[in-house]
Amino acid sequence: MAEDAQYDALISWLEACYPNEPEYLQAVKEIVKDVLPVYQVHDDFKRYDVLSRLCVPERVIHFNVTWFNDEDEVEIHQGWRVQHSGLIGPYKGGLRFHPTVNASILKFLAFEQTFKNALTGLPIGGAKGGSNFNPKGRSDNEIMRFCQAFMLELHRHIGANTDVPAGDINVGGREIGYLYGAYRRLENRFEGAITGKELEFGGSHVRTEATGYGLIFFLQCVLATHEDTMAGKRVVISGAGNVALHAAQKAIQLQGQVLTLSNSRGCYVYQDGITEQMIHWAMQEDANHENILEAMQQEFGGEWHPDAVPWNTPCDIALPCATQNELDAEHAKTLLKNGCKYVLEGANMPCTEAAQTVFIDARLPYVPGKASNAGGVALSSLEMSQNANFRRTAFSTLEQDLKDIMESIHEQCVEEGQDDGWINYSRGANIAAFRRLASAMVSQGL
Ligand SMILES: NC(=O)C1=CN([C@@H]2O[C@H](COP(=O)(O)OP(=O)(O)OC[C@H]3O[C@@H](n4cnc5c(N)ncnc54)[C@H](OP(=O)(O)O)[C@@H]3O)[C@@H](O)[C@H]2O)C=CC1
Ligand SMILES: O=C(O)CCC(=O)C(=O)O
Repeated sequence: MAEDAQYDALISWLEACYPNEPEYLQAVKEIVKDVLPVYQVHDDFKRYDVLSRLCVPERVIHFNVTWFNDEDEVEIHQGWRVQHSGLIGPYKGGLRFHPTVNASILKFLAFEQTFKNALTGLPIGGAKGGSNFNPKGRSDNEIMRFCQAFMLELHRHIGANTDVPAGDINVGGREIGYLYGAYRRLENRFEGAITGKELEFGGSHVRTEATGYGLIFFLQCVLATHEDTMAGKRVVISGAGNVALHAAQKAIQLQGQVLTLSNSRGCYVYQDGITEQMIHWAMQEDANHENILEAMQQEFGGEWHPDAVPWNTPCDIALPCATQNELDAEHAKTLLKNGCKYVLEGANMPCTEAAQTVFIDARLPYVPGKASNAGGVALSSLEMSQNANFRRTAFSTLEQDLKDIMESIHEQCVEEGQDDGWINYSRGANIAAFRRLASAMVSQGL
């Protein structure tokens, strides 16, 4: 009862402050409901009001990005950096360039990132940023000029020990290169102020692969806990970007049968099981095709379904790896009806609140992104360490580090998520991260 009243008071306060930020409120509600019982029994947490304070970002930076397009016209976009929490390390999290980007989406991402980063056990705070700029269909010169204009504003707020951005949707190696080049010239310093860089200028082995590979390493832990294996499992994956393709690659290497990929235009289904060679082809060819999945269908056969999603394809394992709220309650019910046994999020908050409820009510092993996709940011943190020491670590060492970190996150979820013989991974992840953040907040005073 006390918990209900506290929940209502906190959420009403946030709804009144931020009435137009549904994604942010969704992410906050999901965590608050799980951590309230822990908060309630710690007098020091209550005295320092750690829960309310952890819900709101420390700082939201909002700026205009103005630049010339190829037609010599001025374009104006919005740019943001949400520095949610610097409690346990420099602010850390990706940059997203997508027309849907707004304050609500970046605030939810920065909030989730704070909890995710705490789970890694590494010294990184939480942040996220980006712009409503749509890079699709732009020339290379336009992308470069946009990145330079974006960094002209952002550079004063970031730095190797302050805030370290990285990539996210539509921000890959090319964009990171342009952003880093602009940062270096504006600051006259070569330092690890951005991660996801190319190997030649301070990047790390395994960073490109880390989110997708880490997801599959986490999946291996979940399977082992349920006395199960990857061999022959039918896997459906959404997305066809960095996370989806690397998850598919590792799943195939471990004898999984990957049946789908998707993008904002539809779903590609290949019932015989997508091969590693097909994934390699998609990675190489992506920049040369307007729609890489339609091109894949033309190259290798299979089916292309415009406007479709992967969740109607019968499977054992579902890995949503595209974007937030892409899998709703109806999709969740269809997955269950068709025999899906495991759901692990590669994207950030891809399952709606109602879809999560369907999985949790069915006591399915359902793993939230903040646990299962933490491999990317973990490798970014290892890139920061390498930059700080002007050293480079070998691929094999870093891949083993990634496995160890994912295993450690899995253990934390299992320890905190016990629920009458079932593991509530979501609650486990939320509580484990909350304990770390709340203790740091108390220790650092008001
Ligand atoms: N990159 C990383 O290291 C990490 C990424 N993540 C999360 O993983 C997810 C994917 O990121 P990433 O792979 O890096 O991004 P990419 O830009 O490489 O790929 C994104 C993929 O998702 C698809 N997509 C984007 N928006 C939608 C939509 N509204 N509906 C359907 N499909 C969509 C894109 O299709 P299209 O090309 O048609 O737009 C594309 O195939 C995001 O949620 C991101 O926050 C989480 C942890 C780390
Ligand atoms: O590597 C990073 O710093 C950020 C990765 C990211 O954006 C995420 O985990 O969602």
